[in-house]
Amino acid sequence: MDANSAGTDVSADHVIAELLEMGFEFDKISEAIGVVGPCRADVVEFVLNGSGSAQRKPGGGSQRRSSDRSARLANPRGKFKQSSITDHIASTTGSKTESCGEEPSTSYSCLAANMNPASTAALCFQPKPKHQTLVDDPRGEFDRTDKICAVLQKHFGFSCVKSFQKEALDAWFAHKDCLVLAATGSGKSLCFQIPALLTTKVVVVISPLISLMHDQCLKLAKHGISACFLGSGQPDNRVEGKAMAGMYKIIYVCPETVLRLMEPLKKLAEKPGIALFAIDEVHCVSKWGHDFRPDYRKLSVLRQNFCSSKLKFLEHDIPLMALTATATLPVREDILKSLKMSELTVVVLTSFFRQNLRFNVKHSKTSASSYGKDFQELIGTYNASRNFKGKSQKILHEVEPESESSSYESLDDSASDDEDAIADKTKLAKSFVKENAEHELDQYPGVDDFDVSCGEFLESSRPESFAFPVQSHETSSSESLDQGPTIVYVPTRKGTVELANYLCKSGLKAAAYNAKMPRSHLRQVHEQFHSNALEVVVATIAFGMGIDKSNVRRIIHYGLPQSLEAYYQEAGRAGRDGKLSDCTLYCNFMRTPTLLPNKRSDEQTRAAYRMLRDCFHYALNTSTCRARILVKYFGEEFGPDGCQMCDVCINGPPEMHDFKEEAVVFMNVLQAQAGQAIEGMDYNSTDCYISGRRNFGAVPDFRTIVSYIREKIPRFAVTDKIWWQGLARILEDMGYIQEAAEIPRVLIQHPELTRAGLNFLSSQPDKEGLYAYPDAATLLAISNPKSFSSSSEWGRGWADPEIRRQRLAGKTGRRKRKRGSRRQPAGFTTAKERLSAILSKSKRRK
Ligand SMILES: Nc1ncnc2c1ncn2[C@@H]1O[C@H](COP(=O)(O)OP(=O)(O)OP(=O)(O)O)[C@@H](O)[C@H]1O
Ligand SMILES: [Mg+2]
Repeated sequence: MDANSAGTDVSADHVIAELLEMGFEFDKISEAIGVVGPCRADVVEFVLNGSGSAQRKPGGGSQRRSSDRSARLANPRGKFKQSSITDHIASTTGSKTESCGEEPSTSYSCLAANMNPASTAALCFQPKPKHQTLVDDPRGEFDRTDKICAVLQKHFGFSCVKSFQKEALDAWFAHKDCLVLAATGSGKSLCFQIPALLTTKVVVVISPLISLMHDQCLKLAKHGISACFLGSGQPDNRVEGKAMAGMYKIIYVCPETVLRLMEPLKKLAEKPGIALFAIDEVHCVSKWGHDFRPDYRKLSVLRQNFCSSKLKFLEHDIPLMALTATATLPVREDILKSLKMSELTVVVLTSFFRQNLRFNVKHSKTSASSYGKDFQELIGTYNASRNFKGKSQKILHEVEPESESSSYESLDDSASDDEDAIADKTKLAKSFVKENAEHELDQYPGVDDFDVSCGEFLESSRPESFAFPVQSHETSSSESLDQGPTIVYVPTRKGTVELANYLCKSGLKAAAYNAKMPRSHLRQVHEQFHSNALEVVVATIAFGMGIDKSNVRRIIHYGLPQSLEAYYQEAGRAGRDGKLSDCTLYCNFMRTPTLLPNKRSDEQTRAAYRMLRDCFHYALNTSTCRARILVKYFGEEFGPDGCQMCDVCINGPPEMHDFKEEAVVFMNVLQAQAGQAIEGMDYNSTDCYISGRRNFGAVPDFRTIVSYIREKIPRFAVTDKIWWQGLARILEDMGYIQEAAEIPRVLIQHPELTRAGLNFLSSQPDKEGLYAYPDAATLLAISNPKSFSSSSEWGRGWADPEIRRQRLAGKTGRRKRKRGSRRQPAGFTTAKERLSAILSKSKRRK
């Protein structure tokens, strides 16, 4: 027993902090100290029985006042009750067996504020009034529920584990491998942290990012759990040796380091023992996932090496626990297979649905020219709270965006640097922009890319002396923001700087974050984001996985992410406190997304296009609840009512449209091209608008087909290509057409009819219509028709002498076109004129 538990006086602060950690209420502790003085045993006695052995000591009251702050810091929740303090004293002092003696006077209860409503039901345990201890062998005679409950309460202040956490722990108790699939922010970390507290063995956690490991180690330290992380980001070279000697309860490592440390880990497995290998963010294993990390696949060595057949001193295989919030069915299969997880692996699956997230999609050009329109509301939200009077925040980077289209250059420029400094910075900025133009995207993260505190950040040629904004505003950094912070994800590094500059100039406390920025800056952004000093972080995907900040109110994607997995993972950083939060995606419906990761095989290209395509379809969707699409993507069925919060649920679907006429024409052209016969039908007798067969090349090309239709059928000349793409999506969804190319892209490139399509064509005269909801791009094309815009169409009219004459006459005019003025095909002053020329040409041909 330590001096404290023996009843020796210590400072009131210490006693308060300790008892708060045990779960006592702050008011009761304070009251007790006021009566019996700062002696833990007496305070405990007083709180439990309303009396104490010690007499009231003078000065207790003042000590109580001075200790308020530290006590709250030690346990900000400070409200928990527990049934039997003796259990906790036992565990705190390391005593093997202690009897709690009496029935508890209070019971554990679920703490609603700490529960994520999206997760599955919580299990609340009533602790049993019996002999209880935290012994080294958790599979021993004592009730495991009580042990879990006790460590949970003691270290984390929670009184219940969620049901999925219990399932994962049960699998571990049974020495089984386990795959945990649970929503972002649901509490997966506890599944592998609790085992470390139930044994003297060590838990080894494999994690993809140093920043993530670092965050978790810091948190664990706050909860009184010793942890470290290993790898190139670890500045202290003694830590590895200490970790391999079993001096930390939890060791975080990146996969690369695990592979290097195989032999020391085997020694660790012998003494003091490894309780569990946890593989966090395990979707990184899969090539089909959105964050593929090749080294994750090599982690199969864990299952192969740490089993009782290989290591004779092991009684059981060391269990693997793999965890992720974003794994589709194929990814799950890939995980089990690639990691060679046991056939008896327990799969713990919870709902992916986050009921406090409100999903929205908006059409935008997503360029600097649309910042004003798109961020007006956000700027208003933050500025309203502090009567913003047009004062801009200090810009974090005086990096002028290269883009000519930047619409905010005219805004107040608060730079006060002297000319030389500005020239230097401009030079740097240019090289920065150039550099980033080459590596525009932040690629799938590497372990060292996002280190925010310990080095190994990607080489950066730029100095770390950029000014950092935020402190100049009236609001102090410690003031909590009612609105809660916002993360804006943009696809390019350049975009992070541009948009953050714009927001700063508009008065917001914003910062850019991308993998090429100086380490010190990134560290500051992390710190200020976590301390609520920043309102908005504008980031690439580098602002990463596992960010556990409870009050993020808005996640804005300004541009399409690369997959729905990535989107859901990133959107999942909002509302971890369970409060309503917005997840808004701005997407340019008129532009086909093309951004793909750099280095990739054909197989990966195919997968990347598929993911991008799913994402684009999500954005274009106008008729299905967004939450439904998202959870369905992860294989989960959703109730019939939808979330009742997303833009689709709120606005309802658009009117259905009859696409039959155009669909029949489109499919007829495909059929004519492919020479596909409809059973029992003479092709020439069908009511076909297109006569004769045109040779489009070996595989029909979508663009050529559409141009051909528009050329042949005058009334379709005004139907925009975007509209036809919408029709193709509908026909593809209905299974009437499919992509013929080996690597399907986001938009259909080489459509071909399917059997169902052929059947539809043969039976279409009897069909009343082909009704479907137009998607968002189709609706835009309808409301804003554009005729003949492609270069091929321009070339197509060239054979016509009249058109040729007009175009040649207009050639000089075209050359004289002012920069920035709208491009018009030469020879026609208006689109209408152009269209009528084309239509008359088409008539003459007939
Ligand atoms: N049983 C519990 N009761 C109350 N709160 C809990 C419980 N378990 C975990 N939490 C809280 O939930 C929050 C999210 O936990 P955690 O970071 O482990 O989520 P996660 O599932 O790993 O999310 P991500 O997928 O984003 O990594 C934490 O703040 C944690 O304290
Ligand atoms: Mg996590």
